[in-house]
Amino acid sequence: MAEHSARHCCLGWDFSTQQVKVVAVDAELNVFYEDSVHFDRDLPEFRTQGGVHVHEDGLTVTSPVLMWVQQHGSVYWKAGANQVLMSLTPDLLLREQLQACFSISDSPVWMDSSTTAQCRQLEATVGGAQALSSLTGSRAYERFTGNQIAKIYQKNPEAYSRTERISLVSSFAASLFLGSYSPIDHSDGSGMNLLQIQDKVWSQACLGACAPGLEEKLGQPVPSCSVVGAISSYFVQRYGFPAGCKVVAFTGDNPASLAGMRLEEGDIAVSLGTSDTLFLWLQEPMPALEGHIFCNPVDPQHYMALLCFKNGSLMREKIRDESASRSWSEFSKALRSTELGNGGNLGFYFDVMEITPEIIGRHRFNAENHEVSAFPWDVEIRALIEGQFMAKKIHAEGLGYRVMPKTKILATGGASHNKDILQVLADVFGAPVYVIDTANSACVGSAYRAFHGLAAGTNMPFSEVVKLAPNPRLAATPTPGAFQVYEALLQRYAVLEQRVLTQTRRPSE
Ligand SMILES: Nc1ncnc2c1ncn2[C@@H]1O[C@H](COP(=O)(O)OP(=O)(O)O)[C@@H](O)[C@H]1O
Ligand SMILES: O=C(CO)[C@@H](O)[C@H](O)COP(=O)(O)O
Repeated sequence: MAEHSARHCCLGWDFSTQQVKVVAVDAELNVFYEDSVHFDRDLPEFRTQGGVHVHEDGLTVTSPVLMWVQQHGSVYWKAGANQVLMSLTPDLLLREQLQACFSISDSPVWMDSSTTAQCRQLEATVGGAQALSSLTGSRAYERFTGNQIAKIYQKNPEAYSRTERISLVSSFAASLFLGSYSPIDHSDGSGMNLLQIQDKVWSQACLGACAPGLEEKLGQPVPSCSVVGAISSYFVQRYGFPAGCKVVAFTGDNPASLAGMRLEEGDIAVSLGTSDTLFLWLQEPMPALEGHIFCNPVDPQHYMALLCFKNGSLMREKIRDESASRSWSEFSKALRSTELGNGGNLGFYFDVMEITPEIIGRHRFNAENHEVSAFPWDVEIRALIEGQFMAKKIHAEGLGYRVMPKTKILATGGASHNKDILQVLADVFGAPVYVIDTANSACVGSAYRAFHGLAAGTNMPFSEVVKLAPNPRLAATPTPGAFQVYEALLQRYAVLEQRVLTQTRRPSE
């Protein structure tokens, strides 16, 4: 570290599901340091699996707030906590000093799907699912913070009334660095079912439908490139941060990844982390009943579209463990030795209730569309990966997205290290796949956003700030003939998805 100590840099942080990651980016936009703390491995005392605790109902999913954490989780600060944050002593760990600062110790995270009742209430209050989507960018989603807050208020009104501030994980993490409450930024704030994405103010109707006195507990949202203040003296005295170091508003992992991949209009980004997400840059928002529209994190006039798939890397790991002796190289071998289109076999693998679409369970179909109970091990692996990417293409097209001759797919996240998985992505989408040098695009994007925030007073556009950044590298091109194979298979997948959806609908629906 000594040789880096005098280097002017921005740090980008990613508080994700399974770990906290950091990168340091210098003024020439080179990443010169990366590190991470993996919750299961490095903090075993919290006894998490994949970074979370799944409760007995199978729907409630939380993380210990003292450990933590990542986007679409919420943090409930107890009355008096800001005072504690402002007077932290550098002699003690944050964990020791913040123990008594939270009114809820197990914070709901993005994997939680236990707030269906609150979702229906919110939609009913504002005139239906499409009305809510037009206002906030999304119909009601279980993991979105407004619905999570409504559940906490209904189930635990005392804890709610003891709460003086509610943060997202992003603004919570910024608050730690700031030494006082940091505001929520417009882009991550769009994932709450509470923010009017056009006017960028809280919706009074939505706030009122979720819980009383909520506006005061949330504070006013700010543009994503705002400098929210100077670093807390705690980090200066304990960890040697320079006193002049500024904190730029933290945002969600997907908006940060959009910045890290320097997405351009027409491109499509696919993040293969704990969750799989897909996002696009949009000029005109067209909120619908599926997917989300967020305020754009680097251009306040524009938007981004986002789809989130819950059964991402953890599902791939399960099938790897069951069918490929816990080895990614065996897993890859299966992808290389099976044919494109998998002989017509296809499958749906949703061990936890999926978000897009709302299906649970494993469902396998042979070439005659008959449901079968098992596939040979290598067919199973190809069915999983082809199915995951076919779902992404079909649902992206549902948002109005079309692959154009110039389309690039930008892949990121842990599984983007696997070139055989990227080959299937290129084949299913019929477009070339590019990667950036680090799979940590959310971290890198956060550091780029910090440079943008520092330059914001000069009105410099984000594209100008990051023009020196390294270009993405080509990782896979579509195999000749892939288009014809998947054209037919995609149609079958869409029909079978509808069939499974109808057969497995939740009883309450
Ligand atoms: N070679 C590989 N092939 C497929 N998946 C991989 C490979 N290496 C890592 N992964 C997956 O990457 C995941 C972590 O991705 P990451 O983007 O770091 O997640 P998060 O940011 O949500 O913590 C792991 O759960 C693992 O399944
Ligand atoms: O909820 C969403 C997006 O809406 C997820 O993308 C989470 O933000 C999880 O992030 P990772 O841990 O997979 O990076």
